[in-house]
Amino acid sequence: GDYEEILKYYELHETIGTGGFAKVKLARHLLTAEKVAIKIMDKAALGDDLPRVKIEIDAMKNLSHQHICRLYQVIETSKKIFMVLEYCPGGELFDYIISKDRLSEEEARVFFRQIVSAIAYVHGKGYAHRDLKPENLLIDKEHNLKLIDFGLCAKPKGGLDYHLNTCCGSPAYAAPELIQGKAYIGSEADIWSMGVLLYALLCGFLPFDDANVMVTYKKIMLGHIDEDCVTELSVFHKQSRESILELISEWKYDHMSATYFLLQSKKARGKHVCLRVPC
Ligand SMILES: COc1cccc(Nc2ncc(-c3ccc(C(=O)NCC(=O)Nc4ccccc4)cc3)c(OCC3CCNCC3)n2)c1
Repeated sequence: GDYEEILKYYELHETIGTGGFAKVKLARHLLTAEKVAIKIMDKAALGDDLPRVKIEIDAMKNLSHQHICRLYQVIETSKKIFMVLEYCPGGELFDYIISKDRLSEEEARVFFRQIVSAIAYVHGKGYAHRDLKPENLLIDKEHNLKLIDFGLCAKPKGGLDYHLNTCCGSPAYAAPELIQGKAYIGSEADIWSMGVLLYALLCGFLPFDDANVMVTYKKIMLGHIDEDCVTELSVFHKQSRESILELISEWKYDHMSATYFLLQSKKARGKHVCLRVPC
């Protein structure tokens, strides 16, 4: 069977994660008694994604960094691919943030430096991660972070275009150009995701999030628009917030743009956000 060879070297235990085409089992290396994580992929289920797995395995062989999960062994049988990987006893950063509500600035700084270090290394090697989120950052036995790329999630059932669906879990970390389905620079999208990650570390919740995916997209696209300034402009011009938002988002550098920018700088200086009508 397919498990014959892996069972020569490892004792398989419970499943610690599933992600569409891949499942991850906790295992123990027989010779050293060390715990490992074994990612098991079914070649048939992978279908035309199989080449992506080969690319990932080659990438893993090329990535050796203190904050990236180590690949130890690859076993390929007729039906399966097994990746023997470093096991992180601390679990996901996601669960850790939830358990602590939010992290202190000290702890967030240490973790964020490790994430930046891992991503700088990955970019330096010419790769982009493209699915940065706390579920893909694990905590090792020294309480340091290890980056993983669990991203082999199932292709969207709805047949939606990949970009629109950003099928891998929540789009909350996706950069505006990525959710617009534009051609994007992977490394630049990663930088955006790191910004969202830093926010999540420090606040314990996400900057752009909603139960409705399309509302999340809207929030990401509006990210930098200041709500108070929009309110003031909509009252002043006696127009709906939506129409003011449209006008501002066109960035025409007309009088509307100027008024918006000047309101924003008034607010930034702690002054009351109002226009020359009785406040
Ligand atoms: C509940 O979770 C718990 C609870 C308690 C302990 C653990 N420990 C624990 N350790 C290790 C793993 C693991 C390591 C590597 C890979 C991998 O896919 N490497 C490939 C890889 O990293 N490519 C790559 C990296 C960088 C750049 C490019 C490519 C996959 C899994 C794990 O998984 C569980 C999943 C569950 C779903 N979310 C994601 C993690 N879990 C996990």
